[in-house]
Amino acid sequence: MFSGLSGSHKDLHLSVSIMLGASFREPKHYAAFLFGALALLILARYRSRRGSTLPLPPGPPRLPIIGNLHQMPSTHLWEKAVEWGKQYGDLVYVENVGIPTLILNSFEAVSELLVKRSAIYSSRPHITMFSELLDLGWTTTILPYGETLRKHRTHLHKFFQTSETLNYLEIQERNCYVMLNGLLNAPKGYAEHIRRLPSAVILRNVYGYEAQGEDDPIVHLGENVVRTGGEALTYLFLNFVPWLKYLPEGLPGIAFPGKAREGRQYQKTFRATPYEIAKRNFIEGTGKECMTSVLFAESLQEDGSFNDEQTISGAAGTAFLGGTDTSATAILTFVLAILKNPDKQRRAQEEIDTVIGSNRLPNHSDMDSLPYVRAICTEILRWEVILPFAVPHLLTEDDEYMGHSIPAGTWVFPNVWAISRDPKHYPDPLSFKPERWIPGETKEGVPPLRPQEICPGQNWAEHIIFLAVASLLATFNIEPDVGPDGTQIPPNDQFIPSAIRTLRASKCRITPRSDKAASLIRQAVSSL
Ligand code: HEM
Repeated sequence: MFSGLSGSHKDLHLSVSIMLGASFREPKHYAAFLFGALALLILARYRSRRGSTLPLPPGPPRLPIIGNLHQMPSTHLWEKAVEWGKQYGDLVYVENVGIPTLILNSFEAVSELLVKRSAIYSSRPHITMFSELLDLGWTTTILPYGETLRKHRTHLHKFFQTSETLNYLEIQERNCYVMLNGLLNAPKGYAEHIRRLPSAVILRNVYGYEAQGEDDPIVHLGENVVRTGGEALTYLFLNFVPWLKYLPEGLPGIAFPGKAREGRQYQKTFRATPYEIAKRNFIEGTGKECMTSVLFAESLQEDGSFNDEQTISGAAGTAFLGGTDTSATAILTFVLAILKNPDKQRRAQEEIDTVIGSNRLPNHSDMDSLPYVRAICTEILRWEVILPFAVPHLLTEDDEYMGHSIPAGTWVFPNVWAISRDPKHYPDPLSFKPERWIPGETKEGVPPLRPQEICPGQNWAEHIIFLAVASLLATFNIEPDVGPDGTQIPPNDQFIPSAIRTLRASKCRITPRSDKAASLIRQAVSSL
């Protein structure tokens, strides 16, 4: 979920140099530094007071007070953790100004600690920028273990894990036709058409809101919250040097206070706007059935007020924030995978032509009869992991594992990036190989694991990714573009390393496979 444990280079440099006392020119600054350092030392000592006699897990050597802060890369920490893993193993322990942090580099460690011992590993750390400065502490992903989180999870499970709920699938199909039609009319803007799909479906599923065309104001608002929330998560040094959060806007070289103000405004408007529309529609009896309308009906009191509105609006808002960028990135990754592996497109199209023919568009009922297309969908999520560090967990009680003690209060990062590229489970891990998921196709057999098992939106996401991928394969050919010199333009494979890795468009050609395919799309859209 993080692009590193530190923020932008400028801000990181500032925080480290402040801690090292390197940039103080006035006595009062030194006094502030000494005071801060003393407090941190006490904090570090307090945190290291552990009951267990076992050693901490291995990790790079730490400096006094700052621990490993100076070794934290400003981005791609998951890759650094793989490097550390070669020296220290599956568990890598680092400390940042007294905050114990454990990175889990293997599936076995994640299954044992985060799954089997979930009772003590399921809380979330408080992240200053996210929860306080952006005021995003209401999102499910950051809630500490407890009653509110339990309610959020119940709401999300009900509306996102059971595929039959509220005709979700029909809403996905309708919006998929809109995406295909957009590609027909303006293929160069393919990334925009793909991005619109999960956003429009979630807004309809959650708030009963029908997104307007390609340029919907609520979709844009939500995208801004995802962007600022994702960026803000890289300002973790605010956790390590808490008093920095009080710095005002406008100081040279310090970007975060301005970003925080901007992001706070986005999230406030985003949380309120679609929610209030849904509530008004419910009260007036004009709304469409959706997640919030069902929850309003369940929580309506005799005096006309609603019970527990914070939980309803929190879970609803999180569904959009957690489900849009992730699902859109998965579909954009599919386009990239096909641009790099044209043989996979051919095989999948053959499967679709044999099973479905060319007289109709694919739909969800084809999921079981298109194993190769489904294998492509699974492989996309493994090949280019979307949340490389997942969402950080917080250990709430002292624990021991493999001869090491892990103190309560440790932040735990599952390194999904490393796990998905572990050759022990995924031979030739850098290759895009849907075949690995099909029984009997590889000599090693199907890997025992599937990525993304622990997300409440997994079932919903699997459905929308399948529908988009199968529909794109059935109706379009995706090919690299050719430059003026006649050579193929390489696709853009540079993911933006934020909390959720995202991908911009490649220069490519997306053309209808036939006139019939184009007319199927036009017919489907005209019947909406
Ligand atoms: C391709 C799409 C998606 C990917 C790759 C993905 C990935 C993940 C991952 C890795 C986690 C962290 C699990 C953990 O370590 O605790 C997570 C959590 C979460 N995801 Fe997703 N997700 C996707 C789609 C969705 C959708 C559609 C929703 C909408 C409901 C959603 C909502 C959430 C929430 C609320 C959490 C936090 C769960 C909790 O704390 O109980 N995600 N997701």
